[in-house]
Amino acid sequence: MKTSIATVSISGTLREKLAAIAKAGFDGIEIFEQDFIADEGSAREIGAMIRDHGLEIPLFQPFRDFEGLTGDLRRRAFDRARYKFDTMAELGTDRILICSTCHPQALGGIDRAAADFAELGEIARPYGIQVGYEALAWGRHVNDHRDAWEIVRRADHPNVGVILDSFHTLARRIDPDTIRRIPGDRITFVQLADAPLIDMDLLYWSRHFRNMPGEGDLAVADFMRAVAATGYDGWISLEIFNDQFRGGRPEGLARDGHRSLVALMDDVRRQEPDIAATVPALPARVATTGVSFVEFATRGAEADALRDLLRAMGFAQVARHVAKSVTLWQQGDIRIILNEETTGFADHAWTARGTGICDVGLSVVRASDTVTRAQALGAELFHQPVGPGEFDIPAIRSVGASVLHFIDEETGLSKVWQVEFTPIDAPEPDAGLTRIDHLAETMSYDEMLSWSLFYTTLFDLAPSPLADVIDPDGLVRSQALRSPDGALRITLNGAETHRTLAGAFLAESFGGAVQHVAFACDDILATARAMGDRAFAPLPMTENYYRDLAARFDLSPETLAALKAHHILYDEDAQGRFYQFYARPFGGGFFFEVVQRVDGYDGYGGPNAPFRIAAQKRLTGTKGVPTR
Ligand SMILES: O=C(O)c1ccc(O)c(O)c1
Ligand SMILES: [Mg+2]
Repeated sequence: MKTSIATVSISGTLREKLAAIAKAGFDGIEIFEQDFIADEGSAREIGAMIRDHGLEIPLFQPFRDFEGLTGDLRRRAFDRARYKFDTMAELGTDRILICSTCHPQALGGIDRAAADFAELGEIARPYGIQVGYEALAWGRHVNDHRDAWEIVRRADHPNVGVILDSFHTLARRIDPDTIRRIPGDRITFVQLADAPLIDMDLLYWSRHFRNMPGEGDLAVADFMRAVAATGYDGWISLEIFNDQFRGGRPEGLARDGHRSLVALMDDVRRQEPDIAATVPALPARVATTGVSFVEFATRGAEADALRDLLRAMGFAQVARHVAKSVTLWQQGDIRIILNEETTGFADHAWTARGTGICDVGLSVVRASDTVTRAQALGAELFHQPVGPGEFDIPAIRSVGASVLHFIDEETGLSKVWQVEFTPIDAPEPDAGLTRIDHLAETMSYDEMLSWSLFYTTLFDLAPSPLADVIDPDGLVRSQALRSPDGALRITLNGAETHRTLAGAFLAESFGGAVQHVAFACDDILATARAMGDRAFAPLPMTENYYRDLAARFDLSPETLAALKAHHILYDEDAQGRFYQFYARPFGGGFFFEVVQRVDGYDGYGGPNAPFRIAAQKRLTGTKGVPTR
């Protein structure tokens, strides 16, 4: 398998794109005509520059409005083709994509098109060029890969094949299994793109909303399985037209693109074990059994405030690190580490962003497999010097400048708490918090697809559809990622402006981070009471909220009164019921939440989010960030 990416897929000048594409690990690029025309170099110089980056040019594209013309128009189309073939020889590429015609004067007819391609194949032959025919979803006469293949079949020329593009097939809801009828050696090239399911004009959808495989809703894996089943073992290339990506960072986009291809081909290999394509074997998507710990970088008065809050929520400081200024707080299965070191990663994190979560530990079956898969997906390993007797726990750099550690039982990493920590306070009766229900991360909306791809390619996490959260000052998009058993849940919140609560946090946290942690409990009233006894101050909700609850749901007056007394929010759906309350935000806008799920409720209290946000803003000022 060789991987490539169309130059249109990422931002920047041609030179910037090349550097980013090469660094991400691609083998080649599809060169888009516009990029080539816009560059000041000659075709020969550009070709040399691309090869200097260690990249091949498997495709030149697009050549438009070729087939079905007559008279002068037809003659000119062939002249244009000869000119392109000459240019391609200088660039050093031997494959061209011809997309199905949209020309108003083009005539239909499969045999007419086949005759045009047979003639073009003869012209291409002495150049050693392969011509590939792609059905655009909006082509005038040909808009289905089955028709494109029939034309190629009838053209019956060794220099003419068919090009398959997942967007054109899947956007028209054509069954990808129809590809299995095409002989693999007649497929010239394969382009991949995903897209969110939106009901809109096909051309507009394609030119503005494509995204990386796995970032959208199309069945790209089924498409690629069908392609691989034909015996095709040629190039696999990303062709992504996306407005957001045009303004993104070339390096991040190229890395995400490569990551999406590696994960996709791994899925294909697992589902179609007999394919000809050579796909590197990697460990499967990692099954997580939950959050082992969250680590705060903190210092001084902020650390004192955080300790007070943790105590009020029923946590006890159970152990101290043998060598570092690091303490372990625990309640139920929840571990919170406060790192007050003045050197190393936590120190950097604190200096840059103040008190916040700089590191998350996930419980996995085998930490080494997790790291192997992460590296294959282009993640960077994270290392810090370890002291004598300390564990070297495998870790990678995660999204938002944070770190992910992997803890397993199998290689004994979960013993770290006994080995590296000395017990201190005997735990007191707690407040009934049992485990971390979810981590909520905030990032810029532009980064949201990238974060989601990071998690869903590495871990066995399924994304929910995007939901809108209405902040009084703008929109926040929210997506939940959930492991099959719900043991790990991460919600991603993409902020579009800095005036939303999430956006203000983003401005403070430089690039996004965990903004809140939700703890689970089994009896929220008992937990609220136990915290009340410890002088915990919940986020106050309004009288209006509880009047509305009474109207919306069939709750007894006693239940309503209890919810109101403890500022507990409520939601229910067809599956079950949901209770939640919040602590007041601190530091740069970070907060804790407490939830109770009853009878299979699987959401996050989405309908309550606007009221929670309004309450937080009332408390802390319009910016949503309390002053330090
Ligand atoms: O949007 C287009 O015109 C266009 C051009 C070339 C392609 O390969 C394609 O998939 C779309
Ligand atoms: Mg295409």
